[in-house]
Amino acid sequence: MLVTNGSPIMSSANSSGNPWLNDQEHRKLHSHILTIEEESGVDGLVNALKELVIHSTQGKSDKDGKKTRSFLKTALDPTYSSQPTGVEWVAQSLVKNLESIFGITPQRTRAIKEALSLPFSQKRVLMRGLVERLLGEHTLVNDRTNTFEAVMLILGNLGPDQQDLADEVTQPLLKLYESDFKKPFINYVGHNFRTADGSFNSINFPDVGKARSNYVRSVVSQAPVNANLPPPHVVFERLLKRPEGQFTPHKSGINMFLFYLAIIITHDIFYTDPKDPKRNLTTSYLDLSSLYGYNRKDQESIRQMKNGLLKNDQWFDKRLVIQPPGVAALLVIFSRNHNYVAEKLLAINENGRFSFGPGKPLATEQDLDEELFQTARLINTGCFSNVVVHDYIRTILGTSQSSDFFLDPFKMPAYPVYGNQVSIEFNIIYRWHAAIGKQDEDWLNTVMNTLGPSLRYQMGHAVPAPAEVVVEQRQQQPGKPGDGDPNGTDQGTFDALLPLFNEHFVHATEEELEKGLPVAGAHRDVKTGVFDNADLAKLLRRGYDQVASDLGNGLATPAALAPIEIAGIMQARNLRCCYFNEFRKFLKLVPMGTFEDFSEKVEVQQALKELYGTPDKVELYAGLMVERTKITGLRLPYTMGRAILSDAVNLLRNDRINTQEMTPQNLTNWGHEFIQGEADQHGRVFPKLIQLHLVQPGNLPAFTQEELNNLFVVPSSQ
Ligand code: HEM
Ligand SMILES: [Ca+2]
Repeated sequence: MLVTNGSPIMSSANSSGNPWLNDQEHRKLHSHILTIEEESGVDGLVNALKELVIHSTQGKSDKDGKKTRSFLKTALDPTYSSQPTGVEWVAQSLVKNLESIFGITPQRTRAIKEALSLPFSQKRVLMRGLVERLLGEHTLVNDRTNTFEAVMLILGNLGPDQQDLADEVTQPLLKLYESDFKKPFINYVGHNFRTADGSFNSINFPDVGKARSNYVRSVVSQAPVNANLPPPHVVFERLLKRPEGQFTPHKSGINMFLFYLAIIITHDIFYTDPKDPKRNLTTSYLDLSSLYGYNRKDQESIRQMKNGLLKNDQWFDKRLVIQPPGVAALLVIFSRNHNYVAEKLLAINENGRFSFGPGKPLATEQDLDEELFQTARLINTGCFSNVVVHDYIRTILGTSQSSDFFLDPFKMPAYPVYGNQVSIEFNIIYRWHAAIGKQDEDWLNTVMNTLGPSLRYQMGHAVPAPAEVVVEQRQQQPGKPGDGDPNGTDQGTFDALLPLFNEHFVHATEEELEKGLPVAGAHRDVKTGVFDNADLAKLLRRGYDQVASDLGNGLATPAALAPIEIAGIMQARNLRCCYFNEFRKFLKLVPMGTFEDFSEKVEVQQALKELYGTPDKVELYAGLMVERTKITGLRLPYTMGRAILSDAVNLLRNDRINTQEMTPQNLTNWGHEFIQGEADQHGRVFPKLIQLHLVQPGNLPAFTQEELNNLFVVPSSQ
């Protein structure tokens, strides 16, 4: 409906984002035109036009710019074009000032002269065309005003001596039409779902971000080699190790629950191949890959292969079994969410799209399973990304989970041409072992002491020097593109550990183990394989109630992690990572000039001096861990805190599936609405997931509403 109250441009749908004005606003703006004319005459209008040009070209929109734009929008309205006010002034001003507005070229000067010699009615139409084009960059064009056609008519009737004017008006149009379609093309029909191994996220560069790819290098080291690097165990002892009996609680009261989520995120994007430290066995996208696995074979091992369902409370990655058990409990929420979503999709069966048989959209029951599985997976990863944006990043920044402000990586339209692949630097930046809370440190000590050498072997696997790395040539059997390694991910070392782990920490029966991976402190129903909800809630509460450690300044990493940290230091050296100051310069941060700049702990400053001699020789790994911390939010060491945000934003925005495929058509209306989160929770979906999937005895919620509002801060600090 384009005509309301005799005003053809207007629409009353302004509140829904339609940039055109409603009738009342329109009248207000018309009087605004008159005011501008009255107050500042032609000069005011010309200035307004100049502003418009500046705003259209620079994309700024301050208050004045908005006023100008609205005012010019009004100028486009033919309702007023019969009046000698407003439009007429604008027309004359625009044409007269083409020169100063658009800059001068000889052709343009001729064009302006030609324009000025046109009859006024034609000048006005041309003006409208120009204004529409300028506005069109930011607002929608109302094609029913027929401006375009009118301009074409005028141009068509111009004589050969007015060719400059015609060119001046039409050439930019060609550019406009051409740029309607962004190149390279990134969205091909039929690539709506994630592949099992993460490939084809970028169709043009299908291997980017695929499981089993090498890490990317962000910074090439150009500095002279430090030929006197200290032995890695000395680096750990002198700079990283938390002294026995010492614990500094996190100054913002951040709890371990936040770090359980961080561990799920790091396992999602980092899985260094124990046989080759250059290689990452997981996908570089935030796609819940520790839940779904890293290739088709992994994925099928945890699927029921019926109705899109996962095996109850199951996930793929066994690395999570030896983490604090709250981590697995958290991942189980997403496992449950997958099945909840798959069941919901089938029950709603929007437009019959999940029906199979003759004449139905799907041919067989297997097709139904696949379609439901992939759609549910898409929705589940959408929920995960909601949690990362609304709960996780907000905590990192220190903005409340219960506020409407959040750094939305999707606010600006993303155009992910290249996909994303994580870097070795990002891997190191994300080793937040210093944050481990007291209770989890105790747990870690017990696990290390009990599992002893076998675990130590697994954790601190010897990292071979680059020359020794044998690049494994797995046989690539023909499979579907995107299915990945046909042999599945080898987690044999964990299989070997599991019996001992179970015996000491879980005490699950054979029947329970047959149903799925063990979680210390939780038991599965032997018939259904479903964990006891109260057990899971208890494990999450252990994270919620447990304050994390301060993470900066060095000397904060639990001693039990020594073999893991030493392996990390060696990995960074062998992969030729840049020096710490080089990394800071890459991020446009001032390099550290003195050792006092690094850490506030005097003994760390002294140790740095003794181990490295000069700040420029400090290696990336050590430098990141010993730095002073930011003063709000997660209080990460400065460089880490800066880098983590670039990495997180890149991770989310360079994911085609996250940015282009999260549509109602792909997810169904219900699924699309689900991942938007709850309006009364400021768009968060996490509280709802906890409420839905962790119902406690007596139908009570696992966390109260108040707790849900601030999940990542220990209650005593709130
Ligand atoms: C009690 C808690 C934790 C335990 C027991 C633990 C254990 C481990 C182990 C065993 C490894 C070495 C894996 C291997 O060599 O294959 C590792 C690596 C790593 N950890 Fe932790 N971790 C804990 C907490 C965290 C936290 C809070 C973070 C950060 C959010 C984190 C980030 C990493 C990263 C990025 C790696 C390197 C992963 C790779 O390259 O494969 N960890 N951790
Ligand atoms: Ca992943």
